[in-house]
Amino acid sequence: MEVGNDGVAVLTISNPPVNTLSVAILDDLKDLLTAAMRRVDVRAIVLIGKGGKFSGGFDVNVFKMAHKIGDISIIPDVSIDIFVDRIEDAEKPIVAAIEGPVLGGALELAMACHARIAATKTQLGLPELNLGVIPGSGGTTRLPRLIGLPKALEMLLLSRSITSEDGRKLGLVDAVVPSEELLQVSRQWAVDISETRKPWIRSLHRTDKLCSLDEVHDVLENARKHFEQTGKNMPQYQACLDVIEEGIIHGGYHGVLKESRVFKELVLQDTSKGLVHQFLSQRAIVKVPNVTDIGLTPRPVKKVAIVGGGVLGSGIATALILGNIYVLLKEVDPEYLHKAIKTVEANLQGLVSREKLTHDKAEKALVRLKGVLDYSRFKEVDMIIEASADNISQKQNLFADIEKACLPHCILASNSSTIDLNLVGEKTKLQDQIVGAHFFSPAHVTPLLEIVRIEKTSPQVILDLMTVGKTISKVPVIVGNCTGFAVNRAFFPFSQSAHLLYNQAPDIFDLRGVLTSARNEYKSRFSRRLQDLDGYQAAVATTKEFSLSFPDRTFESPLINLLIKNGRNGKSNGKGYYIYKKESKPRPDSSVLPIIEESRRLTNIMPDGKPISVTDEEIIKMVLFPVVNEACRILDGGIVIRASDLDVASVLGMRFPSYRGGIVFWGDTFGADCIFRSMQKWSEAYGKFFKPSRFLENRAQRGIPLSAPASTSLGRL
Ligand SMILES: C[C@H](O)CC(=O)SCCNC(=O)CCNC(=O)[C@H](O)C(C)(C)COP(=O)(O)OP(=O)(O)OC[C@H]1O[C@@H](n2cnc3c(N)ncnc32)[C@H](O)[C@@H]1OP(=O)(O)O
Repeated sequence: MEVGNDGVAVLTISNPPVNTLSVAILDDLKDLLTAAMRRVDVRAIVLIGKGGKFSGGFDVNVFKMAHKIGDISIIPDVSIDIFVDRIEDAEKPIVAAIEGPVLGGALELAMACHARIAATKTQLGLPELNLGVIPGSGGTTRLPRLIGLPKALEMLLLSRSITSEDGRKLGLVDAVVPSEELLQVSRQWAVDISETRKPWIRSLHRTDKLCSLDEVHDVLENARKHFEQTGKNMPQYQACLDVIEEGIIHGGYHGVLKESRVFKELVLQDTSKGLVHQFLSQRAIVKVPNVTDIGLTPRPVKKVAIVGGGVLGSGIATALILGNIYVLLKEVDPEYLHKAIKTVEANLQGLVSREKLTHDKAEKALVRLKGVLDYSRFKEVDMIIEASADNISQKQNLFADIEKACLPHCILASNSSTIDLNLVGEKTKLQDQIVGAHFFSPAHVTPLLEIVRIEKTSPQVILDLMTVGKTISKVPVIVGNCTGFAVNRAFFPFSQSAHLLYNQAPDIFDLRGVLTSARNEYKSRFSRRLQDLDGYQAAVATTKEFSLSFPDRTFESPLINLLIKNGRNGKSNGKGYYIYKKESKPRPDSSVLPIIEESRRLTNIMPDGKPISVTDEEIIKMVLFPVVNEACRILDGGIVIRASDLDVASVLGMRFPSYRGGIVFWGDTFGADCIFRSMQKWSEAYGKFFKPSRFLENRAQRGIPLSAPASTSLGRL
């Protein structure tokens, strides 16, 4: 705290890197506010954050700690004690001078002040619902009072931030000023309030922006209905709406009291545990030993060549040009090239029509794309991404060719999704330049980028690719080299066990119902619909790779080949498990049943020739515990640096629900012992596919979580 000659005490929040409101910071804030109120030479107060950042909100690590010890009391109770009693109801005016991130508890702190002065481009938001909780310090009550209910709902329920400029228009901030004037204008504003030249506003007492109670009711009901679907399994959405209603119907103070109570209840729920784990894991993932901690600087990657303009290649090209990177898209003939460029255009158009991109930005991005038919311009590029079909010899020859066409500094990346990268680069000289850049379809939308490192890949190349990933809004996860890498490998048993069940479950429609709800619950991309979308050829190719590498645990169902033989190629020809017709929803196709029967006859795996008896819950476990089992092998082999990296990868690459924390985190909610015993039981009843891995068995025997680090799991990376 510094007190100036103008009688303004400036309290600076300093807790790098983003000035989070830790327990210590909040204790200090309380003490300093009390001191400032007592001092006769202080007539007004300004709150500011050090280094151009007001604050990223409450310290999420405290949530993590509360989850670990199961004790909510470690989360400071500041909503009334500090935000109402010491700030809003203070006897001296308090102005928030805000800049940079002003998120969660930080925006709540600012809203409790009597005015908010913001620097340009300040980021204002209440993203608590993303963490499975609701704002806990007045956010649900003050925000609707400051900007009106509809806009407040948008910010709260969609965790959508706004800029200071929008905040000014909406009434969330009182003035927007250049950064260098922020402190001075805020001081003056505080003095002006103390001398009644500016209004002294307690936002909790305002009602002028609130609509009529009938309108409030309608707006909240609509939101409730909407989030019954989209917010399933996430109690924070309905809870947030209930608390907002309390604050409007029964008054601000009641709202704040209820909010604080509900916030605490939500913190200890599984949803919050999963989402907080994801938040922290996504931040940890960018720390790569021997890459990000050895003083390297990323080299600029301005132009990239992509070899292969299929769905993936075109998606990667779209992502790159949107990230301001120039692209040479190479195809084998004019017809394929034309098709590839049209796919990029369609990708951009899709983003425009979903209002994710402006028309202007789409046009500008397209200027950065150039189609080519040979390697003559490959000397211009800093990186090449090979995105051809998963065929080993084709990829080997391609790598040998492109190596000759580019400059020595050029990064040679392969988008191989299953094939061992050592094999891909076998005929290539620049071994340290070889790296895997595994994007997930649709590559311009799916946020994960697996960076596959072979033994010789240089740390510089890893860092460069990580930086490219960040530039194009991907989350890069570093993985070791093996068939399927981390994500596809972990999830390949999902479709395998689904096929095992198709071949021995009593009623395919019941089973499909359960698997559909499992898909909705666990949103795995290996759903039957998605197999339809990717086309069965891809499924056949990847199963072949997996069966070669992991013959002990591959179940080769004849079903896919039978489907292809019967003229069902998935969405590409309008017929798979589902029927696809233009402009109507895909619908299940009962004429697929005889084909499934034929498959059952061929596999003949029903014990004693009778369908097996499994409950719905067991079906879900039977498709997902094998995934956890494979995740254990990945951890055992050191394919990922941390167990939490696999959690992030499963959520961002496979759409495993983030509120379940990720595949390993989810496994730990059952415990190693429970999963081990189930797998052992099924392996005895249904065969070696379910055999528990060594790692799982070991964790079960020792009673330690799957996610606990082990010295053995750091070997390969
Ligand atoms: C009661 C209240 O209502 C409850 C709350 O306030 S809950 C908290 C609400 N706040 C949030 O959700 C904001 C979360 N943070 C963010 O969105 C972003 O970190 C940010 C916009 C602030 C900064 O983004 P960016 O500059 O890209 O940096 P980023 O890598 O994300 O974070 C930098 C570091 O700050 C940490 N951090 C950021 N916000 C944090 C928070 N609220 N708590 C703890 N750590 C946080 C990150 O973990 C990371 O740590 P590291 O250096 O050890 O890896």
